Amino acid sequence: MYSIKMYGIKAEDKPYAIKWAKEHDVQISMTAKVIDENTIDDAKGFDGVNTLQVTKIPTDAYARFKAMGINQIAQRSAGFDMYDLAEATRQGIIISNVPSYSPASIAEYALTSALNLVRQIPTIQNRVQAHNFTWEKPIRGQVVGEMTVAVLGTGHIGAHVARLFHGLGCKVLAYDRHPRTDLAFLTYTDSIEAAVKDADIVTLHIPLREENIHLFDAKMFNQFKKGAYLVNTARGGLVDTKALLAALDSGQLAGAALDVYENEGPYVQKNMPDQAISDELFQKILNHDRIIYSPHVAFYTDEAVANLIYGGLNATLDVITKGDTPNRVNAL
Ligand SMILES: NC(=O)c1ccc[n+]([C@@H]2O[C@H](COP(=O)([O-])OP(=O)(O)OC[C@H]3O[C@@H](n4cnc5c(N)ncnc54)[C@H](O)[C@@H]3O)[C@@H](O)[C@H]2O)c1
Repeated sequence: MYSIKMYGIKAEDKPYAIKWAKEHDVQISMTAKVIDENTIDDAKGFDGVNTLQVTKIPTDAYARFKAMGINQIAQRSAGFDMYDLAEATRQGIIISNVPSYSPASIAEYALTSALNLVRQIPTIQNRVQAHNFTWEKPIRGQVVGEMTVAVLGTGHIGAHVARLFHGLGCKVLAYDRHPRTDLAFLTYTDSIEAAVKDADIVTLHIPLREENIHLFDAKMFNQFKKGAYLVNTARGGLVDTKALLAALDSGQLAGAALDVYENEGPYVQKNMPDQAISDELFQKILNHDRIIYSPHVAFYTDEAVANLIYGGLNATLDVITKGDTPNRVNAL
């Protein structure tokens, strides 16, 4: 029977891992610890390893795993920037990720965010909590299905978002460097500017790269249709937060739903009720009555948690039994 060491396991992961292990007749050992200098040797005697971690894999981990007869590390997330891929290749270690674990989770969250913005749900909730049941402005909404939506990036997530808005009846504009041909209802524009100028809702689904940091800056927000809504479930760094706040305050934008923030690192997944927020920009986001903020949870569903576990385990077993995995991210 093959055996797999699973690092970075939370309590919520365990039932899925146990189910997979039974179905595949594989022995698993789970630990909350991630791969570091002190835990590498815990994998001795196992046939493969996987982990979910944001901390760097120690440089000597590749050689040390290889010496134990382990020739892969499967990362149970899409991002794999914590690996030294060149060193892994040199040592003959296959690194894999789980590239698309639940596009529907993020897509449905983006749609939910847009509906919440347009129908003023946070304001309505706040009033109801204060026993204010009036209908005064600004709680009158608009019909989203009659709006034009710009979907920027039509990969796994963006394509699903486009289908959802199309289902509501929206006109869907799109921009992508590599337009797809399977969604006939999409109207591709030649530039991001051309898409945002006619859109009531702009939703971001492109990855963050060096060249598009702060792509959405003051100049870009001025190209938006006046009174548009922005939904960002992609990466915080795509948006110049200062410029966004200014665009909201001037009325150029009507509202924004942000699941990601450019300096979210110190806050996401932390419970800090008694601590002041030292980041002034972040405090402004939290205080703003036309921003809905959430701490990078768009992906976070039962299905995504399960698929990350299954994806990591499948990749590990593929390398053990077949010598490679379709999710390999480094050269052999
Ligand atoms: N909030 C969350 O919980 C969460 C979870 C997963 C992913 N994400 C984000 O969603 C993004 C999209 O994920 P995906 O799985 O759809 O990725 P994907 O690779 O399937 O799609 C990305 C698309 O963007 C296009 N693209 C890349 N750069 C572009 C540019 N500068 N201009 C125009 N188009 C460009 C690509 O051609 C591709 O079609 C990820 O990069 C990640 O940042 C967020």
